[in-house]
Amino acid sequence: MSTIDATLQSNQQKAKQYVTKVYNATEQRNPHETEFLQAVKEIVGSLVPVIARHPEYMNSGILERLLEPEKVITFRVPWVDDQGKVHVNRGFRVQFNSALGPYKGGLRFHPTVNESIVKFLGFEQIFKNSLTGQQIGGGKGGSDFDPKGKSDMEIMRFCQSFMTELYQHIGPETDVPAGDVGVNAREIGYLFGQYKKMCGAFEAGVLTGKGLGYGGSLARTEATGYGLVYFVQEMLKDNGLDFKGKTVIVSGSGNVSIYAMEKAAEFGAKVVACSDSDGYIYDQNGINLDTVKELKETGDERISAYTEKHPSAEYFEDCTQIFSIPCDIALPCATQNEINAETAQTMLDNGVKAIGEGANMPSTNEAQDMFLENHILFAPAKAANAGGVAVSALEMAQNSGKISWAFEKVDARLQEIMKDIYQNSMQAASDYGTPGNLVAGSNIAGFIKVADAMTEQGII
Ligand SMILES: NC(=O)C1=CN([C@@H]2O[C@H](COP(=O)(O)OP(=O)(O)OC[C@H]3O[C@@H](n4cnc5c(N)ncnc54)[C@H](O)[C@@H]3O)[C@@H](O)[C@H]2O)C=CC1
Ligand SMILES: O=C(O)CCC(=O)C(=O)O
Repeated sequence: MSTIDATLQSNQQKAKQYVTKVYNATEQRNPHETEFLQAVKEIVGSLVPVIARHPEYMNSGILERLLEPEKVITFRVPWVDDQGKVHVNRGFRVQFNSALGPYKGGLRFHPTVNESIVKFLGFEQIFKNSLTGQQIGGGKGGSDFDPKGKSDMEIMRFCQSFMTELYQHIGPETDVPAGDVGVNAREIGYLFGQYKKMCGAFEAGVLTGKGLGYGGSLARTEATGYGLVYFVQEMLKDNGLDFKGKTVIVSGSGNVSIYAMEKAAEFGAKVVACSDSDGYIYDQNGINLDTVKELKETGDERISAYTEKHPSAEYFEDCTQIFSIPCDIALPCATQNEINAETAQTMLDNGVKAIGEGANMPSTNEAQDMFLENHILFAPAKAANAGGVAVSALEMAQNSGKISWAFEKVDARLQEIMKDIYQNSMQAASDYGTPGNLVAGSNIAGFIKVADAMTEQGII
């Protein structure tokens, strides 16, 4: 073995030991944070070749610092329902990393929200935001409040109570929340109104995903779903394929799913199934998106109601089974860990060709490994769903210039950003010895920018 080879091997071993040591310490420190540990394991596992080539990251404790949020805020959110009954929920904001800019990331209102969920989302957000090429750090927040079945006034009172505490921790140059599951334009409106009241100032750039009349950006609503399809289109094109004539399945029926279905259909695909947390619908004629929008965007209805308008469609209880339908392209856009090893095996047996993750961490690490081992085209969440936050950053730019861009301008920028993320992730994968592996490539490309900025800013 040459001296160079021996040095490389020794660096690789040291890097592996370092990553394992840091992961074990994280596990010990956060033993019950299953989702956070899952996200950490996936990311740090792919950083070994980077650390081996850049031992300076090890020496300056980059990973140790990156894995500990800069600040975690937990607070009580009391509110009164329409019957006068008092409820108390828990609010969170994890300000994970500000090396690249103000903390940026959505708020999730869902009964499953806890510190582990918010930390996994905030951690992933650091790398995703870095990949967009914009000046945004990583953060995430939310509450275990369940908006399902609540009246408009209850939602408003909850949002006001939530912001009454949160306002002092955020700001256009500090931390800029947006929507996520259970938080869409209506909730952002109530949150913004309360922020304005608490601060006594109209600071449009404090939240993104706002209504168009008071500082929102055209195309933000569509951005995550459209961006996902733009990214997958790049991946397909690189492999001599495209959406045209393909059978597509999209889980969920919320913001991301709806606009992923819209763009996939526009690109000539036939989307045959979507779901909500109760069950899924299968329409062999292709999902009628106007009906889904009517049920989910305008109304507050269950996806099962789709079959009332389209009797030829079928409804099945158990949303997890949506991926048992054979398809060419699967776009999981509902929630974390919706695809486990068993589901992945079914998809492989059914001949799936490509997967694009619209939701955050929809595949377990085991499922992800199975897709990679079987050479399925796989677009991981932090790259493929970055279009939403990218357009949020464009919304911040418009707010700071007090201008509004045309839909076409934002959409064109979104397409460029998604192409760049694809190219940069492919390049990083190839530079670090895993050509074609977008999981490793996006982790590495996202990491290097953050690690370099942290290094230049000193040990803080
Ligand atoms: N809204 C955004 O801009 C972004 C969202 N994401 C991620 O995309 C995913 C979906 O978010 P949104 O569409 O914004 O939320 P949303 O609140 O608009 O919709 C969520 C949808 O998923 C359904 N759902 C929940 N649990 C489910 C389950 N177990 N199986 C099937 N359906 C289920 C709900 O019924 C609802 O239709 C989340 O993982 C979120 O973190 C990622 C990037 C940006
Ligand atoms: O637009 C944003 O700031 C948040 C988007 C988000 O939460 C996500 O990318 O998961």
